[in-house]
Amino acid sequence: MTGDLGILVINSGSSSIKFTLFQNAAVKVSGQIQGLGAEPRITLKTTGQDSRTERALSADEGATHGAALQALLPMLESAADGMWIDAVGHRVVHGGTEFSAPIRIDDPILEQLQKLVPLAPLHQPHNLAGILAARQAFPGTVQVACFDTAFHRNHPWVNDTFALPRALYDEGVRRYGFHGLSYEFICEHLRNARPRAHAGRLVVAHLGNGASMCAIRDGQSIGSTMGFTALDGLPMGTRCGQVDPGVVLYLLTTKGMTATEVSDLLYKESGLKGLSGISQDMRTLSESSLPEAKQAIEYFVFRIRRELGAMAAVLGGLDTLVFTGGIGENSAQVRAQVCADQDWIGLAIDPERNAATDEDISAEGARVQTLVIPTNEEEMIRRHTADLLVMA
Ligand SMILES: Nc1ncnc2c1ncn2[C@@H]1O[C@H](COP(=O)(O)OP(=O)(O)O)[C@@H](O)[C@H]1O
Ligand SMILES: CC(=O)OP(=O)(O)O
Ligand SMILES: [Mg+2]
Repeated sequence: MTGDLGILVINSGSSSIKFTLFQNAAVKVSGQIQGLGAEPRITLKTTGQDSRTERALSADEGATHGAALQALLPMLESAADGMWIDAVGHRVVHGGTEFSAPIRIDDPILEQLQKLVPLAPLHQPHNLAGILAARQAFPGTVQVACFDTAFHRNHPWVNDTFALPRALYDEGVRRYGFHGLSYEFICEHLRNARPRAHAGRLVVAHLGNGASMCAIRDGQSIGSTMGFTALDGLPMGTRCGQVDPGVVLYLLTTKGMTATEVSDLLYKESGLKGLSGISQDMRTLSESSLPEAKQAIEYFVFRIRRELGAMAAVLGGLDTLVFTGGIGENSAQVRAQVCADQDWIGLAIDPERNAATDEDISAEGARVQTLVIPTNEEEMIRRHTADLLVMA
């Protein structure tokens, strides 16, 4: 029943908008608008056709997410000739304490989501801009929000809190965790394809431009490296990952930086970009021979290894490690560095399987199974949106 639906999924990020049009649960049209704010460009592909359509946007068309979506519409309409849209499903990064499941969007909900903008400044404004643009483009069509935080809402209290005065917890200063749609997709894949891995002690490393890791048991989040915001944990393309909060105080007081300057530094100028001084892009860093590029990758790998050990301790051991996200799926080099000399926990990968990016890259006889599974946040949003439509 959920198959007979036309669903447009919009994943609206800081500098890009990814979109997928599903008909009867199959991808029919997909693409992205990249380079928003710089050199905006739409790429669109229709399933079954070899060619892709590409178009550069003018500065005006690419000035905002809303304008870019308006520019996409005619292209989408001509590619989707004869197709239909019952609902638009959106990725919304922060759902706060309020939203622990996908929800149909109306004005009061939009208002509540707006209040969470300071908790996800790199994502939430763009997620909401995508919703507003879709409402304008498809008036009367059901809009659904699917949250990155929802997967973690039932994680244990010790992982939900900081050691701050309790009143702050009560007002929502908690460890939310993100990338939940990706973790959920991986769990569903494992439940169907590898039920033993799904039931065991599992760590998923979602390594993309944003990066986090999640300890999972029976499809439930036990703990995530990300916290109140999507800044904590692993270093990312431009985000710092874990830092001593004393550093923030130093920047504010001794250096006299404003809150906006500190925010920009932590969200936009740190991570791989800040450490290397070269690029936020792992591919560029991997191809560089400069020592700063090497060190940035070294630090990225070091933090992943530390978190892996910590998560194994929390889970009481490790049965399965999954790599996913742009870096996890594509960088054999990072996977090899993370998995080097991990005999202590029974983790070892096969160099040839790793180089070939097999789904199972474990070495023969390794006690821990190491997998590479492409994530699919858009498909997860489609499933949630379809479920909500059918329940309505
Ligand atoms: N072949 C590759 N080798 C190394 N890194 C790669 C490769 N392909 C993609 N990446 C990296 O993946 C990251 C983007 O991940 P992705 O999950 O697509 O990001 P986003 O969070 O924006 O969806 C970039 O750092 C990019 O360099
Ligand atoms: C939450 C987050 O970091 O998302 P992304 O990977 O899209 O930046
Ligand atoms: Mg991502």
